[in-house]
Amino acid sequence: MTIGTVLVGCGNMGYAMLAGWLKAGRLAAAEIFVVEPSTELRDRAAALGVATGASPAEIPANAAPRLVILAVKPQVIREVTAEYRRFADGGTVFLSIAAGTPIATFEAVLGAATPVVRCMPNTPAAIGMGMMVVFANRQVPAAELGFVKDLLATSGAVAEIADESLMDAVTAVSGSGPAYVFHFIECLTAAGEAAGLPAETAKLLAMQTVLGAASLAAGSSEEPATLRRQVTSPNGTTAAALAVLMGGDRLKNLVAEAVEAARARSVELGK
Ligand SMILES: NC(=O)C1=CN([C@@H]2O[C@H](COP(=O)(O)OP(=O)(O)OC[C@H]3O[C@@H](n4cnc5c(N)ncnc54)[C@H](O)[C@@H]3O)[C@@H](O)[C@H]2O)C=CC1
Ligand SMILES: O=C(O)[C@@H]1CCC=N1
Repeated sequence: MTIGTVLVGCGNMGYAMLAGWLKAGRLAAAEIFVVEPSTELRDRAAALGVATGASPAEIPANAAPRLVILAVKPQVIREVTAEYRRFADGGTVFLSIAAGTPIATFEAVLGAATPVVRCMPNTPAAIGMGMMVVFANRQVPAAELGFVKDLLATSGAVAEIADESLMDAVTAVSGSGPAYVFHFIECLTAAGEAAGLPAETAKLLAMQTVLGAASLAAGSSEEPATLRRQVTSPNGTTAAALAVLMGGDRLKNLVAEAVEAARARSVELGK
């Protein structure tokens, strides 16, 4: 077996990306080695047809992967990265998805000449609908960056940022963002139930409304504000609801506060 990709950590995000790549046929399962200490999560990955191991010691000694993907928690990423130093001199690109952790951390552990790409994905990557934002150090050859971006493109939209410090803001908007939307669905469902709808109906209405509105906005040349106005009849029901959400910039301020909390936490995780 020739190992082209090593995935380190196959939890929520690592698995979402792996599942998306295999589903899209972008990577061959036979070329992937997953390192995951949890037996349960290792079995889940193995069910996709990839080779797995509990530690890097189980990676075949002659392996020279093109890509090592680091998908462990920021709190342990430094120690975990050090276990993959043996690949750092062979042109392997290291791709980290850890929140907060700057490229300088990887350069310090692996050597300044190591090609490193940071990516901030999100979990809709599992169905090819992710938002994948990348920043690469200068050591990544153009062809390798192209390879990484093509791979990420099978997981969703890809954007590149020119200033690494913006990664904290990216994390706060699109990395954590799906959780905000899921919570909105929870809230809309609960409000529907409180208004008398059966639980399943409330959930269906909330879910389909978010899906439909997001799809309409994504496919439209109109601004979201224009689409909002098209729903809002003068003195009608939407106007009544929006007076609650928009009065005093209530929701705007709340979302801004939440995004700033996430951004500040991302900065903290990088220290
Ligand atoms: N969950 C999300 O929506 C997103 C997560 N991220 C980033 O992805 C990374 C992983 O996050 P999650 O998947 O949510 O966490 P998680 O806890 O679900 O996954 C981390 C996995 O790493 C494994 N692990 C721990 N030590 C290891 C080692 N020495 N070698 C190999 N694997 C090891 C754990 O068993 C676990 O399965 C984090 O750095 C996070 O900042 C980035 C964007 C979105
Ligand atoms: O909550 C976290 O720290 C990670 C990073 C972005 C989404 N999940």
